[in-house]
Amino acid sequence: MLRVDDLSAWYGEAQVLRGVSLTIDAGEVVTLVGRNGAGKSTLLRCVMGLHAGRSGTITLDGRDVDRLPAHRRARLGLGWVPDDRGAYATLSVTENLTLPPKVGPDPWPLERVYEAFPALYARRDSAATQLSGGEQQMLALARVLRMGARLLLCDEPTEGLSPLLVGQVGEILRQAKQHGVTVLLVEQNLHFATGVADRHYLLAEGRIVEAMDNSEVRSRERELLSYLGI
Ligand SMILES: Nc1ncnc2c1ncn2[C@@H]1O[C@H](COP(=O)(O)OP(=O)(O)OP(=O)(O)O)[C@@H](O)[C@H]1O
Repeated sequence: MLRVDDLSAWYGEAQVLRGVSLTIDAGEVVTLVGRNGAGKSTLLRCVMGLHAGRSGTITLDGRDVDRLPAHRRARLGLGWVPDDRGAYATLSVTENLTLPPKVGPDPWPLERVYEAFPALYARRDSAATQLSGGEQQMLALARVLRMGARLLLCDEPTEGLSPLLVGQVGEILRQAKQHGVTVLLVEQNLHFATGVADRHYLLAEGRIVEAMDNSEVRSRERELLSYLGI
């Protein structure tokens, strides 16, 4: 579904990605792990079309999307889940879900969103500001699905959340996967990552240094945690 070939990226003179190549099949959940500054967020931004200084190719379902701006990539099914959660603060949950335009190829009906996220249904008339951190994260994901994304790009969706809420975000991602949604997420929490994802890429200094499955991450958890400085 998504293919990244020989991707390099720069901030001014500083090169932050160095020839990254990876593929993700439809319906897979894949994480990017790596130390701070390894280039994970930059990689995600390049895929969405939010980073200008780069070279290499990015294809979605065989179509070269390199030259397309982010809003055109959204039409093809890429969905950016903002890490600031990005909700309209004064609007209700239902308004936050129904106001954004349906741009992607597979917009979820409101009923399916509420079926998948009963916690949001329970808070449907509350203003977004009244939601807990976990509920806001849920709303951010639900909005992108409602807008029609088929491939979610999530930058540390569990950052700053309590263990209980981390569990809820995991449940959401599993729900999304069950509905055939593909996910690429940046994640430092290895325990969480192995609970939701199929595979993992380890990034170091702008390069993919390892591709691992869940059993490998689990068996090397100590080593990886110490490498990540966690
Ligand atoms: N707007 C920017 N301008 C200049 N340099 C940047 C900018 N954003 C990131 N960088 C640098 O690019 C490198 C990669 O950053 P990136 O955010 O992609 O890493 P990361 O792996 O996602 O780490 P983190 O978890 O800290 O966000 C880092 O050295 C960072 O300091």
